[in-house]
Amino acid sequence: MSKRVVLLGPPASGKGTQGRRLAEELGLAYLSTGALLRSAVEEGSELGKQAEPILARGEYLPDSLMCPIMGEWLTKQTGGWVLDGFPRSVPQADFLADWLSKHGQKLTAAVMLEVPVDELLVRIGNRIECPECRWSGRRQELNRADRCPECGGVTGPRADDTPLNFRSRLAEYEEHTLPLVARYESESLLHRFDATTGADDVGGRLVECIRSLEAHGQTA
Ligand SMILES: Nc1ncnc2c1ncn2[C@@H]1O[C@H](COP(=O)(O)OP(=O)(O)O)[C@@H](O)[C@H]1O
Repeated sequence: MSKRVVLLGPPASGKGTQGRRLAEELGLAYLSTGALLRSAVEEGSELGKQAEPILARGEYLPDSLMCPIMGEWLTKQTGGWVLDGFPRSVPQADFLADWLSKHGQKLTAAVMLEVPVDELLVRIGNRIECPECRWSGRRQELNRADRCPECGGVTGPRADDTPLNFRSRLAEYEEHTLPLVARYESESLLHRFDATTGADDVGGRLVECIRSLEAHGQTA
């Protein structure tokens, strides 16, 4: 059965690292909406032109822009997936619920990665991304030549990973995304994870949890 998982958590809580790993281990598609938008900005596409000033301010893009992009991506999928960065607001969660119901599909789980703010700030200062393949991780994970461990590209910090931009993204998260935690909890879909214990430990627990959901027939 196909598993469909959404990841919730503040900026730098590890959604990218854990999302990619979960998708790889369980054979699912993976989408980071943030990475998709940063690629659009670098390509200078219409979407990128609209997104650039919004990303620079650390704000969320309008739901009216994000929902059609997601609809297009979801339509192309033939199996399960892990979404990192969608839904990020109640209207986006409504859109996803409607889309799934229209297509006879169900969400398997909403995963909440919990990390305290002071730890998030440390991670923001240490985070780098590869503009070629969108690998994201910590400086310590780079190979000897300081190149991307996945594709060998030249990595660097994300333009939005400044303390000021982080505060703005955190405020957006608290206002628009946190309400989804209660919503998914009330739908018995929420799984909370202490995401401070190291990437391998968090990843191991997460994969085991999502696998066990399938084993117990809770997916559709
Ligand atoms: N679903 C979404 N709705 C609105 N804006 C989004 C969405 N997904 C990504 N973005 C934009 O992309 C930015 C970067 O997202 P992301 O890479 O997930 O970083 P982080 O989780 O560290 O904030 C967000 O701050 C926001 O501006």
